[in-house]
Amino acid sequence: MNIQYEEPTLSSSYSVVGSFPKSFGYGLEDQDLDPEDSSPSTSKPRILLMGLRRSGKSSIQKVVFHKMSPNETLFLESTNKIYKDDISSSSFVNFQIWDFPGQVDFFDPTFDSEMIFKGTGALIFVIDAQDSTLRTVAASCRF
Ligand SMILES: Nc1nc2c(ncn2[C@@H]2O[C@H](COP(=O)(O)OP(=O)(O)OP(=O)(O)O)[C@@H](O)[C@H]2O)c(=O)[nH]1
Repeated sequence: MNIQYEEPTLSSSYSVVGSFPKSFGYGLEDQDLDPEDSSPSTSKPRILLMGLRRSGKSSIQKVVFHKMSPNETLFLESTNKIYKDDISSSSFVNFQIWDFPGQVDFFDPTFDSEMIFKGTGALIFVIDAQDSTLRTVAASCRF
């Protein structure tokens, strides 16, 4: 019997949790490598923004660090790969914010947890307080 395996298309992978293409930027990219030495230039302090889709990660990043008006965040597109932003307004303020796509699959073979979490100074997990599903879960956790 001839069994054929069909590669999932990009569009279908968006709808399935746990199936993300490599283009999400889970691994080390060329621009992360400093030509002067072989260690990643991303060794500056790093803050990770994680959380469910549409929880407000990119809005926080744009409003806090790019002076975007909160109203304008209504028109932000969904993040489809890790967005790395250098914040360096002075020698004292010099770090990176990594804005993750809404649903990260930590078990994806291309997810380089060593590279992502090593050297991370803080992880901010954003929760939408208006998410009714989360409210139900929180309520059921009360004793
Ligand atoms: N009501 C309300 N809406 C918000 C708030 N913050 C963000 N939003 C809206 O929520 C939507 C999603 O915001 P994003 O910042 O794109 O969310 P995200 O977590 O980056 O989403 P993904 O990129 O899909 O993971 C946008 O339409 C925002 O305008 C908030 O504090 N209150």
